[in-house]
Amino acid sequence: MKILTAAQTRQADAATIREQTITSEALMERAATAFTGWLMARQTPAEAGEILVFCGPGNNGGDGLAVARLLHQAAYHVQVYLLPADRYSPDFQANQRSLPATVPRTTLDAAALPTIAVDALVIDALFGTGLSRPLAGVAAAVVAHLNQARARVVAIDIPSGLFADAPQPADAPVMRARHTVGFELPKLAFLLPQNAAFVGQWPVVPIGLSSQFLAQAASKLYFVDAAFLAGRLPRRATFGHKGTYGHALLLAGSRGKIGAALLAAQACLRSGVGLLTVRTPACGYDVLQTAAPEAMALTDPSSDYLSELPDLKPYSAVGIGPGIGQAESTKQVLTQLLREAQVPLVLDADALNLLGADPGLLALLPADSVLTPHPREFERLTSPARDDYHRLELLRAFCHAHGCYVVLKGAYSCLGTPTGELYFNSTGNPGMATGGSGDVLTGVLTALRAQQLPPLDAALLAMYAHGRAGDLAARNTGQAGLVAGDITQFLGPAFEELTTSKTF
Ligand SMILES: NC(=O)C1=CN([C@@H]2O[C@H](COP(=O)(O)OP(=O)(O)OC[C@H]3O[C@@H](n4cnc5c(N)ncnc54)[C@H](O)[C@@H]3O)[C@@H](O)[C@H]2O)[C@H](O)CC1
Ligand SMILES: [K+]
Repeated sequence: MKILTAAQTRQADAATIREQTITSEALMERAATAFTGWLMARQTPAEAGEILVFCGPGNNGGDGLAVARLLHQAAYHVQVYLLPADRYSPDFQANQRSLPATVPRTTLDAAALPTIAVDALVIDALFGTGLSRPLAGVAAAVVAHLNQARARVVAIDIPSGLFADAPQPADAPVMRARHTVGFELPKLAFLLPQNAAFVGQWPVVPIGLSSQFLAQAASKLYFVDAAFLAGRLPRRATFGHKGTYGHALLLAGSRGKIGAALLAAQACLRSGVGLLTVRTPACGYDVLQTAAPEAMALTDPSSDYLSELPDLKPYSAVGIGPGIGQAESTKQVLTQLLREAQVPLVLDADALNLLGADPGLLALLPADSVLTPHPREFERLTSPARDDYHRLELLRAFCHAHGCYVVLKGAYSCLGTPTGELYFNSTGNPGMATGGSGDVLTGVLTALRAQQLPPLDAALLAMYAHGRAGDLAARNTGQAGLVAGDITQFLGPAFEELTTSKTF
């Protein structure tokens, strides 16, 4: 699904009201109903205890007032706190009039802020996507007060003080929500590590925004879920044979890091490739032949690291990087590969570090290569990022300049493309932050590129299936107990889901 800016969200709002011939108040009622439904499914009136709804002067505050009414009608104990303002939005005013007189309401005063019980449930409806500058005055004082109280905060649409699609100054006051219930679509701010402490968990609830508007909205930002990938993974052909599914070459491993080669190889084999050859230094031969008998082993003349590029003719894609180290002769292998390869390339780990250390090498990178750095490796390829938003700008610029695809790894891994799109992955869990997880991704990607999938589809599917397999594996192992090889065990079911979710 698309990710919209705050300005586009306002347009979506207006288009919905126009097309569905409803009032803005009715749309607000839908939003408040969706939020309340989410909350009531998780907290009974007894569990919720005292619910304190903090409302700002705009439509986010209007949502808060409507939520307060709906919760009150459902027998929850609600108190409303209002931010003083010169002007309140029309829908705020309408919902203020609709709030039963029996719901206590207080206008906030920075000099006498209410005491917040530790078990209080706070609903943050101070500011939403209309935020135009950092919080100051009473709003800032209220946010600081609530953050200090460590109350359970559930934010409506977005934590107050957080911009939906741009960074705020480092010292700007922002509500620290435990949950953020977003309307209709995820926001860019939810996907960036620097905002995690404010956003908390972020369910998204539908509010029936115009599907026509969402379909035509010009956005280069996407959140990749299973529905988004429907139809991208080709079904295997009844009369297919191993030649149909490509021959991948993995250049991986060095003494002490043959495990990286093995992990990439096993993942490649579990991602549908027809044939796999693995080039490791000679010290990897026995281990590879024993632990991955389905792969062909092609050992390098050097015992400890890669020193010679094999003939590339038999292969339909090449993956290089896992565990290779940065020996000078390994750098020569990479250089020759970049010069000679006529087939798709996947670059990871030390291949990226070698690339980052020599601008001359980067200039050789063939178009449509797929790179899979984590943020530190990425910054070695480009320059240090000021913040997560700046890193995305660097990502766009890098992909454009080099005509390549980059999977920036992490929670919500982000794929950048030469044409400026950014695709955020929806699968995966913190258990996958473990050695070898990246080697598995390289294996998956190399397998998909070897099967002739275009770079965009290969990268989207690899990112998603890798994360999904990690999620399935964590059901068995838990997050702390997850190791990279567990991800590989579940690649099959992850790909199967993507094939069967395809519609007729
Ligand atoms: N778009 C939707 O899908 C729907 C959104 N709803 C909710 O409406 C808010 C957005 O409401 P809006 O009135 O545009 O803005 P806010 O409530 O966030 O802000 C109000 C108002 O305050 C002024 N302002 C901005 N920044 C500051 C500041 N730092 N200090 C003081 N005042 C500030 C500015 O004039 C704003 O306009 C969205 O998040 C949803 O919660 C609808 O209810 C349903 C559909
Ligand atoms: K809010």
